[in-house]
Amino acid sequence: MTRLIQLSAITKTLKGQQQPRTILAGVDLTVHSGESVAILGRSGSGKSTLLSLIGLFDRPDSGQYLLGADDISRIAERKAAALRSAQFGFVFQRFFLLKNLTAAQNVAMALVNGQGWQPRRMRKARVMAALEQVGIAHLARNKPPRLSGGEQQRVAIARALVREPKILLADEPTGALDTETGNLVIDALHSATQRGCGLILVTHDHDHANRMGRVLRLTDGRLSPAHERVVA
Ligand SMILES: Nc1ncnc2c1ncn2[C@@H]1O[C@H](COP(=O)(O)OP(=O)(O)OP(=O)(O)O)[C@@H](O)[C@H]1O
Repeated sequence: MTRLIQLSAITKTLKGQQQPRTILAGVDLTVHSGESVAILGRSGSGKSTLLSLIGLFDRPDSGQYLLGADDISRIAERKAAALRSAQFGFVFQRFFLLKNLTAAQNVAMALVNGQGWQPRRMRKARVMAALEQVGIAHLARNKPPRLSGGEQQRVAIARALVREPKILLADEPTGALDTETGNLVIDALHSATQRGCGLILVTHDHDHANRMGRVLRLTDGRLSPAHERVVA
């Protein structure tokens, strides 16, 4: 298995309203290709802060972050932006779809920015493959108002997958969905790992967490194996 990322002793302190607050106090995390990891933790424990560091929206105060063999702990924003679009896919609780574009056009938007020129036919094939992968190729021509919440989230996942990222970061992607619909979304995320993508899922849903290969809990700024894992 190829090691995709390795975080060692990562710390982050944020400016609080009254005083600075250490959110991450020595996080260690390694994710390999094809692996799925769930991160649980109470509200405010720092899960989104951790994802934003992994996704290079922010940098740690100390510690080491390796992407493949490269130390990107203190990478400049310009290079970070290039890596973000080339190596990472992002899925959030809100779908952020453009409602006047079809599902296929929404997915194609991810290929317009920063992917270099590609013949239209090739772009279309990639878009359809991504929609197929998440089980909604038949809805390609539908606009978001005609799609259910779960279908819209799967369009958002297809948009994240169409660039073939190495790592998929999902922050509460089922937070706005019922359990059954949420399960379809988790299936769609899982399909990425079968193609070698690493998946990090932040969730409050223990059933969804238990479908990941590993379940970790963020407590007091550190990650440790979650104890509530239900072994089938
Ligand atoms: N930009 C910021 N500046 C200062 N404090 C922040 C900032 N962003 C988040 N925080 C605080 O850092 C703490 C961790 O926030 P974070 O969003 O990472 O938690 P979380 O575990 O993702 O929470 P939730 O499950 O509610 O989404 C919270 O106390 C939050 O209020």
